[in-house]
Amino acid sequence: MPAPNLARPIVQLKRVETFSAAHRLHSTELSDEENLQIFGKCNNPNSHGHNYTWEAVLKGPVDPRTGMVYNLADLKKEMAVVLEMVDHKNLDKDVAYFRDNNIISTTENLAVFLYTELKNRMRSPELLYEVTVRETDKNIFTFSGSFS
Ligand SMILES: Nc1nc2c(c(=O)[nH]1)N=C([C@H](O)[C@H](O)COP(=O)(O)OP(=O)(O)OP(=O)(O)O)CN2
Ligand SMILES: [Zn+2]
Repeated sequence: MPAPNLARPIVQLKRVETFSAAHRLHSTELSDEENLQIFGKCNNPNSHGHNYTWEAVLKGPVDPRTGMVYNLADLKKEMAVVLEMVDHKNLDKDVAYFRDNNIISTTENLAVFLYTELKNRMRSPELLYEVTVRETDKNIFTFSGSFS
């Protein structure tokens, strides 16, 4: 017998991963003095590291056939591919997105990178709602796919 045609509840789900990476905040468009003035200790030429937390939030209707918005087993595999790109890496030297495009490895830009790379790998990319990256317990950044 077919399922009754009920309205589908919209639910958010979140998966949390952690990774470690090194980086240096430095702009090739600024002088050494300007870099030091803007980025301070984070401009240390020998880099520094963080234990990052990465949260991916999906939002969508619960599929009555599966009872799920999105299968976490799929999300886990998709996030793992992206994690491989950053975990135990130097973001400025090992990650082509930052290295080849001279993108400063702020956590704002890291959140954009993780959002884009995950979305590109998702079975239903339209369900990705937002990505949050915690650089430290106090510094937290969220990207929802908006551009000015
Ligand atoms: N807008 C941004 N500002 C800063 C970023 C960033 O990504 N976006 N990043 C940094 C540095 O990476 C730095 O490592 C931050 O670490 P730290 O100052 O140690 O972190 P806390 O604020 O948590 O440290 P406390 O001194 O304990 O408050 C800087 N700015
Ligand atoms: Zn840092």
